[in-house]
Amino acid sequence: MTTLSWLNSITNLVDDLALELPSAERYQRLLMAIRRLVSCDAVALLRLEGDYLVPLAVNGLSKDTLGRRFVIDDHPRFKILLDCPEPMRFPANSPLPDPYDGLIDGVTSQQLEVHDCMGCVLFCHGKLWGLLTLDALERNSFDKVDFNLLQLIASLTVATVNVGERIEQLRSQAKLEQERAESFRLAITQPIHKWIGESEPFLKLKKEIELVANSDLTVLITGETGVGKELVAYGIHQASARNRQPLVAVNCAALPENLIESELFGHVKGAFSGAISDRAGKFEQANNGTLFLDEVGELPLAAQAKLLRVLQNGQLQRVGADKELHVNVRILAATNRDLTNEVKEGRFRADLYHRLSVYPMHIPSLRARGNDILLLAGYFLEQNRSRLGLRALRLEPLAQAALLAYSWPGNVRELEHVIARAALRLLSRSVANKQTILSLSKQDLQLLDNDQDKLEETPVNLHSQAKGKDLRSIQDDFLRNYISERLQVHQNNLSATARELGVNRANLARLLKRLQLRK
Ligand SMILES: Nc1ncnc2c1ncn2[C@@H]1O[C@H](COP(=O)(O)OP(=O)(O)OP(=O)(O)O)[C@@H](O)[C@H]1O
Repeated sequence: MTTLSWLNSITNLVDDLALELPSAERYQRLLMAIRRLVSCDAVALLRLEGDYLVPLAVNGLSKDTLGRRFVIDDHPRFKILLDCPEPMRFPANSPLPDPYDGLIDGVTSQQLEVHDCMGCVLFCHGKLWGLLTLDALERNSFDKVDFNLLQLIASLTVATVNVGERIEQLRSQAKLEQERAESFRLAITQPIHKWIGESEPFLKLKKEIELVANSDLTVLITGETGVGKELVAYGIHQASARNRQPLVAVNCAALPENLIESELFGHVKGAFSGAISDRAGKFEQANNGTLFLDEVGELPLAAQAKLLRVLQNGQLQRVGADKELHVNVRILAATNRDLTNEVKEGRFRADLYHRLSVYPMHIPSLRARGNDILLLAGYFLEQNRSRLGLRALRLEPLAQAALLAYSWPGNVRELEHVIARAALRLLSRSVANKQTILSLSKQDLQLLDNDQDKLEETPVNLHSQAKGKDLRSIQDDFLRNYISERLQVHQNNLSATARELGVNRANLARLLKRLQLRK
């Protein structure tokens, strides 16, 4: 590199410090500049959070790396770097596994292992903040790197982090002031921050949670099975002013019909055979806190009537008692049923439905969250890698594509299970060795309805599906399938999909609504 281009790169970096950029872009520009200064295959910026390292930005590493949480005790190289006050390089023959083995972007499976690796610890305001790591697949790549240059890069990284964090701090301060003015209390708590997902619908959901958390509104959380309804209920409670009070969860589907009333409202001694002492119900246990009624759509009609009475006036009676008790409980309820349909069919009381859905919150399905699928996959891969004591666990490119193309009827829970099963399957193969880099193939995932299967649908099958339907329904079925597939390919970007289909965005949005692909 000539001195002039070297100076140019450094000047660009310093210029960036003065710009007001979103943190993700700021860090990405920093990493790109570092790759221009030091020839390598991957750079990563990781922040220390307790006993693990969280990648804030990566360049040259697979996208799922951003969803990984590297437990320091599992990664001796990270441990050594964190303990070393100066930049350091690992010897080429170091037996220690590299945390990024198999994660370098765009390389063939024969050359997955990182061969040259260096890094430096970052201190912000005198406190250990995290790490900057540089990796190369070629041995001896860093032979000519001057450690003074690495020290300079570390200082510029710290300056970038300081500026980024300061700007974020000022931004959230401004937001706080604004929200205070609107008489909202900022309801951000740790757990919500730790949820994995960056897609637009997921970020929108997190915002909605922050907004609704500090009201005392009853929230009806809806969404397909496994989307994270329970997680959201916990998130709302955590972010609410009641978070020091109990959160009591009841799974309405698991309650035996004859015990529902006593479980929810409690009983007095002798109220029925088996009531050997006075017992408080879930409502009383949740007093001043939150009661989460999971699978509320499964409650039988008799129990719905009793629940409605308590929701109307906060007064309840233990089974067998004659005096009334008053409770102050915030209600969150969840269901994967379409309750409006349940009401229509007479299985759910309309008045209870209206009481529960004061604030309806719909959780988007996993297939509507685009690249979040890969981030979550990375998160679960790292969990499994650590649990199974593996050196490295990665996804082959075709496996990544298959994950993105799959429809995920069981959503996040299904993804969690698919990755856990695939990791076990791979490990149990006789060739698999814990110390090699294990790559999950598309076949390991054993997804049921991937795109290939859809493509293999024969016209005969399509004919038989169409039999007995009118022309309009057949057309709609076709459009629904085709447009969902194109939306998935464009990661739910409406404008890009509309462009490809040659219609305008508003017309496509209307069509999606008519086909019930969007609300
Ligand atoms: N964004 C996320 N980040 C990390 N883990 C998640 C996320 N969303 C969901 N999960 C995990 O996915 C699993 C399913 O979530 P959860 O139990 O909340 O779904 P649910 O909608 O309540 O399911 P069901 O309808 O079956 O009751 C849980 O293990 C949860 O921790």
